[in-house]
Amino acid sequence: MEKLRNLLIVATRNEGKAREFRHALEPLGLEVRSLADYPGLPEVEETGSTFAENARLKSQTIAEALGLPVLADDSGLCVDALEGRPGVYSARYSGPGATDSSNNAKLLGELEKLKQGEDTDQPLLSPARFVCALSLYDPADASELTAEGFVEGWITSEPAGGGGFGYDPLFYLPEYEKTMAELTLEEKQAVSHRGAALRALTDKRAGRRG
Ligand SMILES: O=c1[nH]c(=O)c2ncn([C@@H]3O[C@H](COP(=O)(O)OP(=O)(O)OP(=O)(O)O)[C@@H](O)[C@H]3O)c2[nH]1
Ligand SMILES: [Mg+2]
Repeated sequence: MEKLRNLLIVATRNEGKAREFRHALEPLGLEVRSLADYPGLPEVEETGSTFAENARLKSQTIAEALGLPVLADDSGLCVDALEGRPGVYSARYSGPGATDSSNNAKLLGELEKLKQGEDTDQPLLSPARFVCALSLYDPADASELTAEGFVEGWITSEPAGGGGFGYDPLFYLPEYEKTMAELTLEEKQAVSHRGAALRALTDKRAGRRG
């Protein structure tokens, strides 16, 4: 029983997210498992129009399949010059079979199209924000705990850094003078949308327990 109490299942197939959840939650005594540890579970279609809806679709579907509480993360990048795109489509921005590198290439291509004709070497192309919605669903009483976090930055035409995942090499943080991919896991957790959402969720959970 003790083992089950300390287990947290995160409904993600994204190894970059799983690594960040492990880094944040293992020091709190939680053993984090991802969908890589549960092969054969249903593929969840992300049909929601908001991050929060998609997070709930993932947490509830997997929690009901396993009969255990499950945490899910739906997140993405919203770029001002692209009117908030790719948003909830961040993982599949460059179409079927999208990879981090094809998504990054598409993002830079779209932003460079907008800049055509402008005579500037300015690498910072547009303000942008990362958003993360978390949903912790408990099938025992059909309850959901939610939290959101975000971080503001700029899309740069000069990718840098080998850490993180996704769009991190293109996401420039002026206060650090670095991209998100140049931060350590520790630093990313302190500044990121996922770190902020996790802190908000942990606070809410502590409040609910009284
Ligand atoms: O540079 C990044 N640093 C981040 O910290 C980050 N967080 C989210 N993203 C992007 O947004 C998509 C999420 O889509 P998403 O929430 O559907 O996740 P996913 O499909 O990758 O895995 P899953 O959790 O659904 O299984 C991801 O694939 C990435 O492209 C990030 N990019
Ligand atoms: Mg997804």
